[in-house]
Amino acid sequence: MYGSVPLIVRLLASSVSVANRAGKIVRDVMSKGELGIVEKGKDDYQTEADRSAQRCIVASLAAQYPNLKIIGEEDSLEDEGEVVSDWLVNEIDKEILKLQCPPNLQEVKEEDIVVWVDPLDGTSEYTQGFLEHVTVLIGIAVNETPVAGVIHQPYYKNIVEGDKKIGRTIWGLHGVGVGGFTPAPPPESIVITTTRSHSNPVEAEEALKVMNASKVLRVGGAGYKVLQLLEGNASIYVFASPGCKKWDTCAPEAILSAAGGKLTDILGNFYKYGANVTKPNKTGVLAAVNNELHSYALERIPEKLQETLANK
Ligand SMILES: Nc1ncnc2c1ncn2[C@@H]1O[C@H](COP(=O)(O)O)[C@@H](O)[C@H]1OP(=O)(O)O
Ligand SMILES: [Mg+2]
Ligand SMILES: [Mg+2]
Ligand SMILES: [Mg+2]
Repeated sequence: MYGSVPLIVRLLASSVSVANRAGKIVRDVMSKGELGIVEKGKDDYQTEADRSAQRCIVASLAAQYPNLKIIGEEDSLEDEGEVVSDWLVNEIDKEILKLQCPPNLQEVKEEDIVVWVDPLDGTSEYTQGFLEHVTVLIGIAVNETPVAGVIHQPYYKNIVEGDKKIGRTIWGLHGVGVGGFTPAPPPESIVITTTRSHSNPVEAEEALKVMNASKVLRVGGAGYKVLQLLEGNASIYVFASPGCKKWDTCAPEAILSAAGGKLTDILGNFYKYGANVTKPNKTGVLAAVNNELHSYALERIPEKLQETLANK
């Protein structure tokens, strides 16, 4: 079915449906109240929601697209076999299927794609009750570049046709644009968004000071921070330290760039998202909704800080 629709569009449409299901899993685990927190490392936690949402996403996509390379944050789960049948999603979002695939992506094959999955971005915030910061991220990279992606917000409250609804799904596709929300222009004065739970070392705080910002918005998750840019609440996303990984930035970068923005490291270089790259984004994150704001930020980052991160 839908075989005539180019693969990249089908995969994005499946990712939207799968992310919605994963978001419900995230809510269900929280309402049951048994988070099953495991400490993976310093300031690095995993909950039952991270584990179950990962299983749902990976199993659902692998069943439909068997030759796809899928890399998930929680890949090292020991009991990978345990997937509840109710988690296997084969629905496909009909609205996304209608998108006109840009010519340069029409011939993309499963072998050219790496899907980067962050089943729950903002785990610290999830465990601390900052639920609106939590997102589910599915990023689609073709030949190392993020070209499509989904950011799902399980706790976003909206009213659709008079009814209260929970959750929304933002998508982006290069050459087509973005959807699932209303983009807004950046704020009049510079507003920075940065981490709230992974403390910036002193030299990284320096990167915030030099931006001359009127406000610093400290929120959790890479997905939620990029949404702050897209919705006009912040101008620049600065994280001048290691800690983020490819699954944190792939979907946000795809959507931001589909909207005309830019996400790079602190040196201004793009990350690569091929199957064999190292997972950590060791040289930080610098992102903005347009090239002008990105250049404004990049020019101000102290060279010494760039050197420190590059040599880590
Ligand atoms: N030191 C770190 N250790 C583990 N994950 C990190 C670290 N720093 C950032 N991250 C990941 O990047 C996301 C964005 O970081 P921050 O909110 O600090 O700006 C975090 O939600 C977390 O993703 P996750 O919650 O999926 O583990
Ligand atoms: Mg994590
Ligand atoms: Mg994450
Ligand atoms: Mg995560």
